[in-house]
Amino acid sequence: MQTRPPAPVLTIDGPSGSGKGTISRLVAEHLGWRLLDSGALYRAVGYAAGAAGLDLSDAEAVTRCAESTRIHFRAAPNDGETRVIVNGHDATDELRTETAGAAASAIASIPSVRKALVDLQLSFRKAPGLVADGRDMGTVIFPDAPFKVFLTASAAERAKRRYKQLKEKGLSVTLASLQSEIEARDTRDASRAVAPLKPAADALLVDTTGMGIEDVVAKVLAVVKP
Ligand SMILES: Nc1ncnc2c1ncn2[C@@H]1O[C@H](COP(=O)(O)OP(=O)(O)OP(=O)(O)O)[C@@H](O)[C@H]1O
Ligand SMILES: Nc1ccn([C@H]2C[C@H](O)[C@@H](COP(=O)(O)O)O2)c(=O)n1
Repeated sequence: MQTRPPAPVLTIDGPSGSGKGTISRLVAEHLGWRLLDSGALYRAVGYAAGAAGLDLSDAEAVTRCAESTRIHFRAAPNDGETRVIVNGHDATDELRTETAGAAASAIASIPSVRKALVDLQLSFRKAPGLVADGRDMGTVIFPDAPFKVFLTASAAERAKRRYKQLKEKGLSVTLASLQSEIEARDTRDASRAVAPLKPAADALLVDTTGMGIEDVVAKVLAVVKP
């Protein structure tokens, strides 16, 4: 019996604030493909672990939490931000903070937590295709992906973007603290032993510093449809 080829995957990896989430969503919309925001999974586990009062360095407890946390994505009306439902609670706004990002980064360095999330990430790979956003999409989760991109931008540029993003949500943040939080998270994500943040050898590197969103989208789309 002829087996169907696996659905195509475009992986978009990169550090915090490089624009992965925004670019992935716009490219997935353009292609009509599914979208995996793998960072949201780690943020959801970090959030659930915090809500349960767990010590985020307690690998066993946090792994059990990763195995039992129920995470659902729900399209928002009028094309708004996809809602992330964690154990039945819409946690979307809490998950977008740098505090949630730091918690996610902390638990993401635990190998058994990463293992607990692999099957869920692989399950997103369905026809007609998948755009997968994260840190290790092109290196670990979808190494056979035919299309791979690694987005970067200077830490200052990424802090500026995150500052504008969070201010628009009405959060009180300072540019200086955001930049140091982003740099600390980058260091942890890139220096951990398991699935470190790094471009896949066959990924197209795109430095988005000074590039508009539309230009980045066009460059990434050209990888899939030259
Ligand atoms: N090329 C760009 N120029 C200016 N702003 C951008 C660009 N790309 C993304 N942004 C904006 O920067 C902010 C952060 O982008 P986004 O959340 O997509 O980054 P990210 O890499 O997914 O971050 P994280 O990994 O922390 O979730 C958003 O408000 C987004 O609209
Ligand atoms: N594939 C992934 C995605 C995310 N993480 C960790 C490391 C990040 O700092 C944190 C939050 O991710 P974001 O929402 O900012 O993309 O989660 C990871 O280790 N692997």
